[in-house]
Amino acid sequence: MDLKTKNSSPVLTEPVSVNKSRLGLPSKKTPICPPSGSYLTAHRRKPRPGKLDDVRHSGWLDAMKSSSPPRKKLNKDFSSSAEQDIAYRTWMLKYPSALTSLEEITSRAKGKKIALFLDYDGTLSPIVDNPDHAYMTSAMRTAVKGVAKCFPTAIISGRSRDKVYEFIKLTELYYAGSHGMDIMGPVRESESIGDHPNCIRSTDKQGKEVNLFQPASEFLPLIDEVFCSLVDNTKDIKGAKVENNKFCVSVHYRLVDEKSWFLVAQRVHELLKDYPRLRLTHGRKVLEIRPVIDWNKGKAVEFLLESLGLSGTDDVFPIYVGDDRTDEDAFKVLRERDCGHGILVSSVPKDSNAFYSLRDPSEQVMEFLNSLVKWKKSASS
Ligand SMILES: O=P(O)(O)OC[C@H]1O[C@H](O[C@H]2O[C@H](CO)[C@@H](O)[C@H](O)[C@H]2O)[C@H](O)[C@@H](O)[C@@H]1O
Repeated sequence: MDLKTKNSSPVLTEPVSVNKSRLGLPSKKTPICPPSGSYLTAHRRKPRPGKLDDVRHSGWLDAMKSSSPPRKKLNKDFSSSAEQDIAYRTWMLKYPSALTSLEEITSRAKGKKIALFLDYDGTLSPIVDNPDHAYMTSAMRTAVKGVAKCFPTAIISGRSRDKVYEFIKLTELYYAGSHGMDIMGPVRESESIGDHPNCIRSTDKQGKEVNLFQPASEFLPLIDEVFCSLVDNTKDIKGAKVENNKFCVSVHYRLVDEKSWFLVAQRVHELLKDYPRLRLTHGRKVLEIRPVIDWNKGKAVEFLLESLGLSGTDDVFPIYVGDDRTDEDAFKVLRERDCGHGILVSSVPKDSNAFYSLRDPSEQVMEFLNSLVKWKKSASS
């Protein structure tokens, strides 16, 4: 990936009909907002305009319904648990377990430098109702610390970089927040990375010099404005939560009664009409609003590989472990580069660009990380 030239900037040319007042300066109408990173939950009903047809026709409602469905719903064609099991096993023929395939994986990685990329929610911590309570276990923290001692390891999360660090609290890792739009990586002298217009030299929490890459920095005021508006627009929807992830905003509907999901969709849909430079992606019971820039978790992997001096060589073996649709961009990059492997964390069959699978974070992801450490230690002893 060439990051030297301005042409490589991930910020796309602005659409023709952009309202200039929306391009960066907070509007005067911006509602008073709670502190960045906070949530607001309220139970007041306030009818607002918005067309149900809009969200139906755009496919939003269908996407919301199929997002992170409970096992029995996803597998509605398979009534008994035995049938569900067969469906999962059949699916695993295409996406074999990374645990039982460990020998295959490590023999491909032999003689190469492994770089590990880990998603957070649903990968290192189980999915829970309250996003503020998505803690990882201390056993998982020990496992992550273990792999980070053996291989360069980075977290790539949809959360803000600060927040994901608060959950993990390990200084041995590199962190990319906001779906890769906020990367704190190692300093590499005289390479293309340092010359990039969106890359600045900074220091981390330990005072170590780092490169801070924020390709969507110009969107910061806009994202803050949208966050405040969404907090206000959804405060009457019981269970809705709006999360400020710095360069993107999450609107959670996991705790919203399914009958009111269309309301969440309507409010977000209506708001986005005024913001042509923002777009929507779907996550696990969450609508995510992010800048229209050519950047995602896949690009973040490429950027980090380059920062680590591991790009463009045949002797690198990246492994990316993730559970979400946003992780598919990273799986795709590895597949297209024919280098390393993506591992999908899922307890239900779903299509993916990953090569392997793991059933859950708490047992299988942790076991996989521990097995990699064991292999590395035995290979180098
Ligand atoms: O890229 P990730 O690290 O996987 O982050 C993606 C989103 O994760 C969080 O939401 C998800 O997990 C929550 C806690 O288990 C769950 O309550 C929610 O329904 C899930 O969507 C996080 O809160 C979002 O901001 C991230 O974008």
